[in-house]
Amino acid sequence: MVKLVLVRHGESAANFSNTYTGWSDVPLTARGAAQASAAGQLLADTGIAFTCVHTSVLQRAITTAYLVQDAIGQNWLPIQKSWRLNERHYGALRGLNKDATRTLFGANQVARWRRSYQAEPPLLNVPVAGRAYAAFPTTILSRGESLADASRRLLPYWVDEIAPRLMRGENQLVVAHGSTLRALIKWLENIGDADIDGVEVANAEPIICTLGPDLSIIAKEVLDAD
Ligand SMILES: O=C(O)[C@@H](CO)OP(=O)(O)O
Repeated sequence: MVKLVLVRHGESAANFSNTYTGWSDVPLTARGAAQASAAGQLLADTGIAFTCVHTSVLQRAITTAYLVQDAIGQNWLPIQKSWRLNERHYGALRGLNKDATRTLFGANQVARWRRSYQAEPPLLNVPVAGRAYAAFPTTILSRGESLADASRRLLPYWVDEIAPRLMRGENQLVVAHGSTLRALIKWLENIGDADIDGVEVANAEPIICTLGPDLSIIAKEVLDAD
């Protein structure tokens, strides 16, 4: 049966400093790179052969994808990068320390910003800029997103690029971010809006989903180095 493997990037510099990241393009820490390689080693032991790797346009996910591909001995595979797989855009929160925002705005507000489905962060005045996004009109780029917003721009990529390959029986590897993977899991497992706050995705722990012919999840296993 066909396999979909989801991997969140290893520890990033922003994870280390406990700051909101979103579309900030921060690198992996040395620990994060080691975690990515270790995740790849675990995945190598499963012997799953992929036909394509999907990742975002953010370096923490791209570097993780390269390290995983190396470790599984499949770095010849095509790798597709799309902003649709980017982390949820944290708007004006990005760069702020999460503990400091708890002190400023209260734990409940921070919990809503971080884990509710509908809550939008405070928005930036203008969308993100930079060469990675130059091909896209500013009207479709974010100034800040709820998880629901992130899901709406992620799912077209699932429908166009990932699901058709899985339907052909081709195993797919997706290396992305905490929130976009939570949104994808919500979609695949039909989790209600109110229940998504309980779903967490850890850094660099491959989630192996075995899918049925209609792409429903038949089995799910998390590979944890510890
Ligand atoms: O800062 C972020 O972009 C995300 C993921 O690292 O954090 P949180 O878990 O707070 O949504």
